[in-house]
Amino acid sequence: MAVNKVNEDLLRERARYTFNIEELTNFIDGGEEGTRNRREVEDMVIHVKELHDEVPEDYLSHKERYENAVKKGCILIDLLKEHVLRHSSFDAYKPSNMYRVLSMAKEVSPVLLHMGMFVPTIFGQASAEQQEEWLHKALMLEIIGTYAQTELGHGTFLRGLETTATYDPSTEEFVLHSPTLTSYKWWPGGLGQTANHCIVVAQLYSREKCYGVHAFLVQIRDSETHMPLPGIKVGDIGPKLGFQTANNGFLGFDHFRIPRKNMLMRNAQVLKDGRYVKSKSDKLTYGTMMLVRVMIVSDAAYELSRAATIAARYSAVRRQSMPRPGQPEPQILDYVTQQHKVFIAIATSHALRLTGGWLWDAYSSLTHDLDQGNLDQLPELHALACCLKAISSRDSNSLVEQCRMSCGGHGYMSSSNFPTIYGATAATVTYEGEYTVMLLQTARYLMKAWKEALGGIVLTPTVAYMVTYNKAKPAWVNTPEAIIQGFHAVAVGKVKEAADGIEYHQNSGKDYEDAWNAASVMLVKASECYCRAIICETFWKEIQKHSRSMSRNLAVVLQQLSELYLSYWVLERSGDFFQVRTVPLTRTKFEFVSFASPKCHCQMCTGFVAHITSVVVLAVQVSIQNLTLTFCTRKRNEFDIGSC
Ligand SMILES: CC/C=C\C/C=C\C/C=C\C/C=C\CCCCC(=O)SCCNC(=O)CCNC(=O)[C@H](O)C(C)(C)COP(=O)(O)OP(=O)(O)OC[C@H]1O[C@@H](n2cnc3c(N)ncnc32)[C@H](O)[C@@H]1OP(=O)(O)O
Ligand SMILES: Cc1cc2nc3c(=O)[nH]c(=O)nc-3n(C[C@H](O)[C@H](O)[C@H](O)COP(=O)(O)OP(=O)(O)OC[C@H]3O[C@@H](n4cnc5c(N)ncnc54)[C@H](O)[C@@H]3O)c2cc1C
Repeated sequence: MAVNKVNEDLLRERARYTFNIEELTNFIDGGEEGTRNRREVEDMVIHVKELHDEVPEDYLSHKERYENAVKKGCILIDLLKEHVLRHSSFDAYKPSNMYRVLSMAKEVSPVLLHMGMFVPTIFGQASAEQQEEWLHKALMLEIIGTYAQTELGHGTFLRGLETTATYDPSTEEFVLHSPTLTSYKWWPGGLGQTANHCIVVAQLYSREKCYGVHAFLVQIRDSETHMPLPGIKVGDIGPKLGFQTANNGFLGFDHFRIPRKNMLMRNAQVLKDGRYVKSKSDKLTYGTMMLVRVMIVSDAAYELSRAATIAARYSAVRRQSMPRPGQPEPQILDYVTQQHKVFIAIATSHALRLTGGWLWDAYSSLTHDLDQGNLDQLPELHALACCLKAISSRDSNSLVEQCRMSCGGHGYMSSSNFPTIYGATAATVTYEGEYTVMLLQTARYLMKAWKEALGGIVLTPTVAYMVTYNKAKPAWVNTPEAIIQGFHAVAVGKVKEAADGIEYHQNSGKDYEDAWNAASVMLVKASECYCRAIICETFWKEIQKHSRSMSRNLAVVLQQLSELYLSYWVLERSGDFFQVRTVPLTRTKFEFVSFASPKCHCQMCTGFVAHITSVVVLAVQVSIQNLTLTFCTRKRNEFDIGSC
């Protein structure tokens, strides 16, 4: 049988790298132990022949595809359990581990929601007694759950959910009911045929009063027969853009009774006589969503890294066209346009991975604070989780598509794996908080921060620069730090512009809600810019921090990737940077002038075009009034500057 020979172009490219691959691998895995863990699990998985498909999944029926996914899910979970039991250090709930193992089956697993939301909800919202009863069963998959919150009529607006849970003190039970068609749970993964339990988010009623949405653990199928229990209507919602084996389903209750003890009572409680005991914050019910949003940042990075690897390899082996007659067709990797498509995907996968790790650490610190009853960091972390989940998933999904397109027709084949990766990342832009809604949540936080900044109040770390923005003494030298300062200035400018927009509409007679809506496009933009500044700054600082303990050759390459990322986004947002205007050097004050405002007298740039070569060079010469600012990173390669 012909032995698979590695492509010579690929071998030559691999022989050219200037840094230690194992060192980079350890860096990506979070250290040598992370690489050892990952390889051990991969080695376990790669040799399981049942995980390799004889027939492409696309040629299977929906039923065969689902059964295939269940089989693979069971194999992977058994391997995960075996590894977790053997290596207590392998934390299944670190952003990388759980999802990595399940995604080795290529198609999304019907037990993804069990691992990704059902178990974490028990961790985060069940009382100690309830954890005692359910956690081990869930971890060992003796019960299989999902997270049933979204309804046919409401996904974003949680306070509008219609499913009710009414307490009956005479029997010490909650009666779950779906009063309307729109109240049917719709979307929960695994609900179609897989889960026999679920977390149900419902409006809690006791003594005729509604206390808002709370979480309940509900058995919906018989543990022996797996048939729906009486009073339960459940099934599959049908075909989707992707995620075909996630087994998303619907669920309706007809006056279905559960014991009082099935209300998750870590935060709020209902006593036997029906008295309601309030939680420290009713937003703690939303805790699982914050965890998953934090995880999505790292997993969006992971999916993008897969796509970038496929595109980079293909670009090395694909030869096409003949720019010079009689010469061999060049590798498409040598086309600058190809580099422009693929290199930003590589850089972004590193940027999002490092930002995801930073966010995970912030989340871990918050959960420790919450256990101590300290909720101070909750608002900022909610704002961070919202915008980073939105931007990371959107960037990942659009760059996955860009990687696909960079591979021409072969990128359109299912065998390229791009369709599966695209389907997974496209879902993350919507689920766990829809893109726009998440950015508007962050904007809510930014508007508060802006008001405090104007009052000179010291702000939380990620918005502290808003207070000092007009006292900044930017060292306008050619460094990435200057670009990061520029992103801060752009973010402050957009926040100010949105706040001014709300004020303008209120002054013109609108109430706050209408003024907010009228300014909402600017509010989304302000959140995007705030989030981009965080990713740029975190990526750069993480690289600087880790560079000190890595070999110089690797540090140089990672530094170049972070410079590429910074420069790419300055180019992408050059209009916003042009709006950043300075006043004479004496005050070095940033003042953001909106093009929309009549007073804008920012002079247009006198010369600016740079195209990205293998390692980016950016020269943005913006001459404003009597000061010329030059943003320029280190020159790495020839570049041409035109004038616009
Ligand atoms: C490619 C990767 C592949 C796989 C992914 C990998 C890993 C993930 C692993 C497992 C999961 C796998 C698949 C996931 C499947 C998806 C599952 C779901 O989609 S579950 C359903 C998700 N649904 C949502 O996210 C709903 C979104 N809506 C909301 O969160 C809320 O309705 C809202 C938009 C925040 C508004 O809520 P509300 O109206 O109550 O609040 P207000 O806007 O009025 O604000 C009030 C006040 O509360 C604060 N707040 C709101 N939410 C939170 C929170 N979560 N935490 C803390 N604080 C919160 C808000 O800031 C306001 O504060 P204030 O301004 O008043 O101080
Ligand atoms: C693949 C997949 C898996 C899922 N898995 C689960 C699951 O396991 N469990 C679960 O409970 N849910 C799940 N969901 C549901 C998901 O959480 C919701 O789809 C998501 O929260 C968006 O809600 P929606 O679908 O009602 O959209 P809507 O909220 O109706 O959004 C529709 C449009 O309205 C806009 N909009 C809504 N509100 C506002 C506002 N206040 N301001 C401005 N614009 C607004 C949105 O920006 C969007 O453009 C899943 C969804 C998908 C796609």
